[in-house]
Amino acid sequence: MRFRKPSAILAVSLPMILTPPHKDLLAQAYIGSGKSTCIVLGMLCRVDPSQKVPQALCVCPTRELVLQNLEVLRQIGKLTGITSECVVPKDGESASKRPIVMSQVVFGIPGMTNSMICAKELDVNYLRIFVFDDADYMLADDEFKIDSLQIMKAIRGSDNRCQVLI
Ligand SMILES: Nc1ncnc2c1ncn2[C@@H]1O[C@H](COP(=O)(O)OP(=O)(O)OP(=O)(O)O)[C@@H](O)[C@H]1O
Repeated sequence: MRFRKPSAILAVSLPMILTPPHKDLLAQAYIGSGKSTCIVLGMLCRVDPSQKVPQALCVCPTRELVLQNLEVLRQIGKLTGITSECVVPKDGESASKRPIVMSQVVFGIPGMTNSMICAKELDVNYLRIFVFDDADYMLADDEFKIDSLQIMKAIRGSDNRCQVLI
């Protein structure tokens, strides 16, 4: 991918994301400044490859952004063996018909992600890192906001400590 040096957002945020005790982080940067790269590297680094359960979840406002982030993760992480998938609605499919998510990194839109958590098809109990991509956009939309807050509640109610990036 010809990355020679980290972008400003990556140089500042990645050490904060990866350094114990893995505090929550709120970061803001311009379009094209390397936010997706930072999110993806943060998630890949926090996953334990030996644990075959969802450990990193990223919620994005649009299907396009979900697919774009998934593609970046697959490019950067292709030699890691870390598994990934997206949860976006497909034609004629309901959340309750989907198989249980087993991938280690998961990307989704708020509605489908929340439905899958409620249907116990996406287990949040082993999540180490949760990312709200474009959170300002999601929290400005009533429907996205309700789903996003329910996802957050489920994660906060789980057994383990999960780092949150906004
Ligand atoms: N350190 C880097 N060196 C070179 N290219 C980089 C670096 N970081 C990111 N890029 C490239 O810059 C482009 C934008 O990066 P990225 O998608 O991570 O930014 P973004 O802030 O998430 O953008 P957007 O807001 O449009 O989603 C991509 O093509 C990416 O491969």
